[in-house]
Amino acid sequence: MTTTDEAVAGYQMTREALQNAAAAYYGGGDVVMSDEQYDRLMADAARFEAQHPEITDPISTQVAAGAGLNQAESTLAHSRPMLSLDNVYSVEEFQAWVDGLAKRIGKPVSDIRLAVEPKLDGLATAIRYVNGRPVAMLKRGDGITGEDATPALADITNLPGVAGDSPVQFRDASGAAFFQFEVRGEVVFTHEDFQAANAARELRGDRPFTNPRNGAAGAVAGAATRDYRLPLRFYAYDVVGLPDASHVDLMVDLADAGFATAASVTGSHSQCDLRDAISEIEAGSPPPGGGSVFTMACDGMVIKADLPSDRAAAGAGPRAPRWAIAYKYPSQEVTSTLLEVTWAVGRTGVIAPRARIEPVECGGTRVEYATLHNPEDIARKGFLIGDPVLVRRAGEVIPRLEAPLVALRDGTQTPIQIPTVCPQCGGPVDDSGARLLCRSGECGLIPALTYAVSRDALDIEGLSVATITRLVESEAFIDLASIFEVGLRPSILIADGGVAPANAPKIVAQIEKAKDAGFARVLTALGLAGTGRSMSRRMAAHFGSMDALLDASPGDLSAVDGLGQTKADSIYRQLAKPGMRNVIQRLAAAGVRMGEAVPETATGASCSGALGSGALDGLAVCVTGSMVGALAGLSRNEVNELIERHGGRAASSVSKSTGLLVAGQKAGSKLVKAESLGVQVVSEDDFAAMLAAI
Ligand SMILES: NC(=O)c1ccc[n+]([C@@H]2O[C@H](COP(=O)([O-])OP(=O)(O)OC[C@H]3O[C@@H](n4cnc5c(N)ncnc54)[C@H](O)[C@@H]3O)[C@@H](O)[C@H]2O)c1
Ligand SMILES: [Zn+2]
Repeated sequence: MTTTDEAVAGYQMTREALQNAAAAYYGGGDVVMSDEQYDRLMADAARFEAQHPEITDPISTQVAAGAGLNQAESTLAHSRPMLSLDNVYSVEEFQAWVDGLAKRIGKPVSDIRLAVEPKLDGLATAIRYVNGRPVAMLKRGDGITGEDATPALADITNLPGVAGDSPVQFRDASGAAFFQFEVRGEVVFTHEDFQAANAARELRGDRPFTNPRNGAAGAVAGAATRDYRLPLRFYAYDVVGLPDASHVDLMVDLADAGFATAASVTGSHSQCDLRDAISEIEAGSPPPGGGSVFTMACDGMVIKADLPSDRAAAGAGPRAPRWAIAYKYPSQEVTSTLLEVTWAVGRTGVIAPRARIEPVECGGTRVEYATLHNPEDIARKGFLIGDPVLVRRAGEVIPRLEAPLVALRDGTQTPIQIPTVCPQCGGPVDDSGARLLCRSGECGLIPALTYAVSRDALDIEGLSVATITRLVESEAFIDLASIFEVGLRPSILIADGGVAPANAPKIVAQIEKAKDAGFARVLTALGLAGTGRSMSRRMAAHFGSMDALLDASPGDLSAVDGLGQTKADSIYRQLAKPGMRNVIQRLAAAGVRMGEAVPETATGASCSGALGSGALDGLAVCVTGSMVGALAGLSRNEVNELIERHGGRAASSVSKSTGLLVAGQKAGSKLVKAESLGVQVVSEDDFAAMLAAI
């Protein structure tokens, strides 16, 4: 092959790679490369195309370059071309762009009015209004023709003029009304909605979205075939069909008409001091007025000529207008290779994975390690050792492994080994929750005792983690029973500086009181793997005493509501261990009562009368949000106890089998999930009233 042939072949490969990446990017599929890689490849293509004018369909000048139109979708012609934006990445590049703009318009830079707003990272769409009501939605497509995305209108939660609202109308200076127009903007997931959307997807067995941007594209693409709704929002940044006005005025009119606007996110939309805005971006902080309002992904700022006359004078190229520019944040997303996953035991007994990756620059620093959330995440996203991976830093110090780039696998990848024993002490691993825990041996003792004395278990005030740590280190506390053996002797507590002398009597009194905490709480404090507070309560209620529990066969155990045979077997084995028997014997000898489930009094006055009634018989009840009304002051565990005393089952998550969701203040994803599943939802006060009424 000649050099030219090689160059042409290289260009063809670049084009193909860009096309594949763009198809995934705009279609909401799996991300195949980082934005930076994409932009680099695009720059290569643009260079080649500049030297080869015989290329009639240059990819670098295409809107949504490389994506083309998805033939599978029906299309509609745009009312006015829907373009992309040109990018700059530095103050110098931005300055050069402003100078060029001034030259085109024929005005000095200082006379050009500019508007600045955040660049929302979602999916560009145009929403058509007829008679003041949204009737159609289009994606950008090739800029001239757009894909019809109307089914996704039903997912957008913040559009004005929908059924039930009054129609949207605009008036010009003479008072003439406009009911027909097209609003353009970005469809996004806020960070919170994104979590809720992924929860809803997992519930239905659909794969969670990789990130909010990709999710917004995926949610829009899948709206027609999905039989449940996802919470999208629309932020406007342009409107077609209204009389010309300055950009800032149009944004104000849109906001007045009830649209969320890109500008309203910053709360600052005109005449911003660009240098301030840009230096804040450089410093990595949110743009002017941004602050904590930044509830959604934002990948830079957009700077636009404000006056319609200036915009007309600047004109547009085939791909992007010349009167606007995107000032993009330095890339916080890079690709690397997953080399190894190591597991470390934290002070709380959590065994957490950490990923070692091929060193790479990300957001200005060299990155060698990344966090992986938990083993469930590893399985859900399907990471393998040797995988090309997307690494993302979004505000946090240590970047996160975002997703494996499945398409780039070469067959050498191997599974990640999830530890079955504690990497520090070799003890058993508790994998009953989302995170792996070591509760045994040296590394488990401090968390195990901290859990045992917590408010939901023995409720011993004064034994903080720090105090427990000192008492474990001085070997005063060697297991749960020793709390009641040496804890009642102030001299031992004080020895070696474990407890301040002034605090010792109070702690002794608390430990004395805990002897009467009741069988269920003692069982909770034992921390059997696979049991939590509510299972301990159920077991206590079922067997009535520790003696009866210790006599139970695996079959007897499996008769407890919610205990499958596997868990029953595991609990049986744990209870049969000599170490466990020894602790239980010593607890009894120290005067800890485990005779029978002591009925506990309800803390909530309005509900205490209903003790033991079966109002919630068999109903799975989940509680979410904070209790600020009739149940204020009750811990989540106390609310769960209340549920169980009324014959219900306290559930920690919402599923199809949930009977009731009690939604407190700031209820979030569980509420969304319950609503999407048609689970009955009651307020905290209504729930309290429900129980009190029986
Ligand atoms: N990783 C990949 O595989 C891959 C593939 C294709 C594209 N990309 C990325 O996408 C970029 C190109 O995408 P693009 O054409 O959508 O351009 P873009 O996202 O860089 O910028 C243009 C878009 O910004 C949006 N926008 C957000 N806020 C706005 C505001 N306030 N005012 C006006 N517009 C606003 C609009 O939707 C507009 O279309 C590439 O540079 C690359 O970084 C990545
Ligand atoms: Zn351990």
